[in-house]
Amino acid sequence: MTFEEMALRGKVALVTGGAQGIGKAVAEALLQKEAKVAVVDLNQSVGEECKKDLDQGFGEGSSIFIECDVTDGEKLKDAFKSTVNHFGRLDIAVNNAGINNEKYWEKTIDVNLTSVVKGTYLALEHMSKEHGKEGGVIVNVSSMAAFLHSPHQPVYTATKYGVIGFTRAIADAAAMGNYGVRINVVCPAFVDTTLLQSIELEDNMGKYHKFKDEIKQRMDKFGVLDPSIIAEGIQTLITDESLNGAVMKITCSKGIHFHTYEPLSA
Ligand SMILES: NC(=O)C1=CN([C@@H]2O[C@H](COP(=O)(O)OP(=O)(O)OC[C@H]3O[C@@H](n4cnc5c(N)ncnc54)[C@H](O)[C@@H]3O)[C@@H](O)[C@H]2O)C=CC1
Ligand SMILES: CC/C=C\C[C@H](O)/C=C/C=C\C=C\C=C\C(=O)[C@@H](O)C/C=C\CCC(=O)O
Repeated sequence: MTFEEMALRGKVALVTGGAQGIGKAVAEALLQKEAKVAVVDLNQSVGEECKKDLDQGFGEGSSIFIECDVTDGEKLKDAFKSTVNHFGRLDIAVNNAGINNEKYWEKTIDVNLTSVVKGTYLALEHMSKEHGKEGGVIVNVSSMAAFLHSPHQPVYTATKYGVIGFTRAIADAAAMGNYGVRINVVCPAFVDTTLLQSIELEDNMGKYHKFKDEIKQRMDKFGVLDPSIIAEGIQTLITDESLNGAVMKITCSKGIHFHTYEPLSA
């Protein structure tokens, strides 16, 4: 049995946006290592299909699907409670749910940033030693848009910058406060999921829709990743106990690697 299999066997994870794309790949990777997974997602039909797939692949008792809009604070709180009530504990939270919408950009901030903060704080309530719990790991999902900003996605870019800043800061707070919880962030480049198709839609891109060919040129230039490599990176962020406040980048050119920051000058 590998270290990762030992580290994950019997652990309970909650994955937001877990019904498809990167989130579903994360759920499958964790289930492969005999963890238990709560898939939290807005999309009921896709979520129920996902649950059928996971049942077929990993057995009916290994996962649950919870229909939940992460921007609804009470629903998200209930999703965490239902997970703990069902599986008896929570060890891992992956705040993955995200959208790309520059037309209704307030929604993008709500899903991509505000809900990541909410999900982090809710996870801490169920995992942190400050709440009498046993510890755990949180992974928040940012993007390479935070390193190569997209003129066609200004608000999306802002949310992904914000996820990195929040995660690095709360990770330091967790260490200083001896929460027993490690908190890391992953920044994928382009990944072959439904999200990428949003560039074709004026309803998503708004006034930036005219730039869609430029985005496609970037995808051609930088390549498009398979969701499975993002799941591999997130699994590392979960199991490597030396990682807290880590900023993982995943690109076609360099694969899984980490961003390093200049040490704070006096
Ligand atoms: N696809 C890409 O190129 C990249 C994606 N990302 C990030 O990865 C994360 C996952 O995105 P993908 O898997 O690519 O997209 P996706 O669109 O395939 O999956 C996102 C999932 O999140 C769910 N979701 C959306 N809004 C929600 C809400 N309010 N409440 C609950 N669930 C909600 C959707 O129903 C969907 O199942 C996002 O945070 C995205 O910004 C980061 C870098 C690259
Ligand atoms: C419509 C698509 C919406 C979201 C997809 C995703 O979140 C957005 C990604 C935006 C930019 C991706 C940039 C990818 C860059 C690379 O792959 C690198 O190899 C090269 C570029 C810069 C490296 C800079 C650095 O590493 O600091």
